[in-house]
Amino acid sequence: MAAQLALQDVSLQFGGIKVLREVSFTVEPGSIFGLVGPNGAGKTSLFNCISGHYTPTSGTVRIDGNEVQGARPATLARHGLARTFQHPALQLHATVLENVLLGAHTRLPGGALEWSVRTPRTRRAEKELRAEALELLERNELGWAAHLPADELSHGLHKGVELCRALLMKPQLLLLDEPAAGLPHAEVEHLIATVRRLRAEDDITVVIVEHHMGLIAALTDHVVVLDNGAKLMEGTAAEAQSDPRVIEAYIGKDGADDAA
Ligand SMILES: Nc1ncnc2c1ncn2[C@@H]1O[C@H](COP(=O)(O)OP(=O)(O)OP(=O)(O)O)[C@@H](O)[C@H]1O
Repeated sequence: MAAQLALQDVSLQFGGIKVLREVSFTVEPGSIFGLVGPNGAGKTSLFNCISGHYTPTSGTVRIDGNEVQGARPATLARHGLARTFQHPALQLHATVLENVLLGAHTRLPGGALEWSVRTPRTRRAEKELRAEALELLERNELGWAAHLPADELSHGLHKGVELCRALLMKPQLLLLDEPAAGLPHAEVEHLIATVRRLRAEDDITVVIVEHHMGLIAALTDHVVVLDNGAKLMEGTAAEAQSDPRVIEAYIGKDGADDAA
């Protein structure tokens, strides 16, 4: 079986700045995989290369064995990829349900014309997707907020709405960018349970960028540590936490931040 996700020598450069340097790793189907490293290491840039928001300068990205580097996010959705962002980009004046339904655009049958005249097929699809979106909100304890404008919800709940939007795409591979950032402890525990359920019940492979090492240790089977755009090491979260190279990368960065 092909790896769910395989990166080979992925590099990214903006002008003269090397943001990623020949990063390679594979993510096995059904695993929960962590991508960690100090601020500015290149984690979000790497996510952007996988999700089609950036095109790598060189190297290959494969999903389920198919080369996809440079493909657009909508094409990648058809390969089973969905993602969340460090800062959820919701339509704040639309309702929570409408925001979740935005995740369904890749699953809609027919073209623009068929939707503009609202055929029986599009009406049926719309009804089914609304029901699915409401069920996802219920499962994520957000059913009560479905008809509220998104701007009435807290930052933590925005992250939950964004997760539901990604799940409505029915992904096999889900990228979560700092899902715990800004969440209080109780919500982090809830997030850990949610991600475990995604794997156990929905068979979704999850890749997480996160600074919260408690979450990484609790959830992941395997981590890659990035530093200065390059892979520093890979192994279990426990191996990463005790690796002198990783400790030095974090302390060096914190020391520089403290001095700034
Ligand atoms: N579009 C861009 N143009 C120029 N430089 C960029 C661009 N995107 C990212 N970078 C640079 O790439 C480097 C890595 O940034 P990135 O956000 O990927 O790091 P990160 O590991 O996700 O950091 P953090 O943990 O703080 O979110 C930074 O130096 C950043 O300034």
